Amino acid sequence: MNKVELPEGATLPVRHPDAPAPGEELPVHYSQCFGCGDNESGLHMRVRAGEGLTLHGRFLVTDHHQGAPGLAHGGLLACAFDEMLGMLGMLTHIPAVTGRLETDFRRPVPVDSTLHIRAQVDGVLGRKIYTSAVGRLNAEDGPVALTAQGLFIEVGLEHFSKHGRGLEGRDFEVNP
Ligand SMILES: CCCCC/C=C\C/C=C\C/C=C\C/C=C\CCCC(=O)SCCNC(=O)CCNC(=O)[C@H](O)C(C)(C)COP(=O)(O)OP(=O)(O)OC[C@H]1O[C@@H](n2cnc3c(N)ncnc32)[C@H](O)[C@@H]1OP(=O)(O)O
Repeated sequence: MNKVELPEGATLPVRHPDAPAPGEELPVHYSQCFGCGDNESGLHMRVRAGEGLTLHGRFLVTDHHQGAPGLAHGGLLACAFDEMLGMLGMLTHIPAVTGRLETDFRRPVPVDSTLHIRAQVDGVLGRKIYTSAVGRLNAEDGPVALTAQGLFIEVGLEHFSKHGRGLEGRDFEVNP
């Protein structure tokens, strides 16, 4: 369903010893994050660590998330995948940003459904981190609604201070 093509030489990164244990809920990496933070208009995603280099997340699709009447907006669903794939950095402790995100929409996602997303790191080659995810409707083993692949590029922490508002005064020790 979500066959990942990896370049020759890619290897699996190590799970960081301080990564959240399997089953543990991940902290909000930034309180204003649109994906996981308290941001009023955000997705309020809840994410827990899985085995190895996997994460399990979910969010409730509400009236605020519509594109067509009664259906989730595709770009918003892609955002949820970006969030999940980005949060994989909490397992590896490699600071990285999205370089490329490819999303396949396989089923409509109605308002009031809960989207369950399983994300994983597939491999690393140099600064490139290959990731993928699958989103299912209303249960962890529900029908597949979306699949995605993301290429994340490792950056130094100065990326965030140079281009953003820096990391000062932030609830980020594990989170850039
Ligand atoms: C105390 C310890 C703390 C450790 C913490 C660790 C981890 C943190 C954990 C958790 C994080 C938590 C949450 C994050 C969650 C969600 C947020 C969602 C993620 C985002 O929302 S994030 C925002 C959107 N994102 C951007 O805002 C990026 C804008 N962009 C750039 O900032 C530059 O574009 C950059 C930096 C990407 C690259 O720039 P650059 O100059 O550094 O490097 P360069 O261009 O040379 O690329 C190097 C190699 O990547 C290849 N490459 C690059 N881009 C590619 C593409 N699109 N397709 C195919 N290949 C690509 C090149 O081809 C080359 O490959 P090669 O080496 O083989 O030539």
